[in-house]
Amino acid sequence: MAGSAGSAASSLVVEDVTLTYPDGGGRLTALDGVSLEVPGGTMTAVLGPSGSGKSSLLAVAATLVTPDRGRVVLDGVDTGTLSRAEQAALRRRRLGIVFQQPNLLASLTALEQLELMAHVDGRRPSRQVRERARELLAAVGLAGEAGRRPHQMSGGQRQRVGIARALMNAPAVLLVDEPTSALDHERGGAVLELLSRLTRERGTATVLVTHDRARLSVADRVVEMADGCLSSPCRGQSRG
Ligand SMILES: Nc1ncnc2c1ncn2[C@@H]1O[C@H](COP(=O)(O)OP(=O)(O)OP(=O)(O)O)[C@@H](O)[C@H]1O
Repeated sequence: MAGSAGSAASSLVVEDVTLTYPDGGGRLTALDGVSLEVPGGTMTAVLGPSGSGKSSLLAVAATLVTPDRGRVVLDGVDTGTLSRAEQAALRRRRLGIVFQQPNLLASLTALEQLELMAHVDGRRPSRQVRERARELLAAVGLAGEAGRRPHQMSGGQRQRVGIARALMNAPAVLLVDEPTSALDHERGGAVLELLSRLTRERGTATVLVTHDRARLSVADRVVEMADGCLSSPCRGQSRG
């Protein structure tokens, strides 16, 4: 059954995932038997040096990359049983992604950036869509900035628009990749506090990838990635 192995309480289950990339004549093992469970309403921080496999883990959890082995259960659905089109639909409806840079569209206001998510999901803009967009902008402290375009906002404000946008379709799982890398310490801290609050309020299973040990107190759990393994011994495979 999809989602056995403890997923009843966990919106995201990554189970014994191995991912390799072509590397010259051989294969490089980027993820080596990685398992992770994230219950709704909690945040797990994934810490690790450059090249340890953090982005690969996010890509697999987001169903953007298919692992060689293991499975990913998103909101109770075993994603390995879905077609690529079904995976894309699941991503649109149940997954939010916050990138290092929010990549906002230059010509759209903050409100329109959020409304666009409803277009992408094939739904017509409606009063409910606009109300939800306004409610989310208020939740991230940007009620007064709804009409601003990206160049009229600070880096921290743009990142908060990116967070609100990721929540637009009420995702069960929120994947966050180094959201503070372009922000100063104070603004970065505020963004992480905001993510922590929204995780609890919205019940998302949040995975936060970060290099920054200093601000891990926002997370409910911290796991460390090293050489493609997560806080537990590698199964002993060579990475080269
Ligand atoms: N598309 C790819 N093709 C081949 N090798 C890759 C590819 N993507 C990543 N790798 C390799 O896989 C390993 C894990 O990379 P990954 O990007 O997941 O690490 P990371 O911890 O996210 O690093 P960073 O913090 O620098 O973003 C690295 O050795 C990297 O060189």
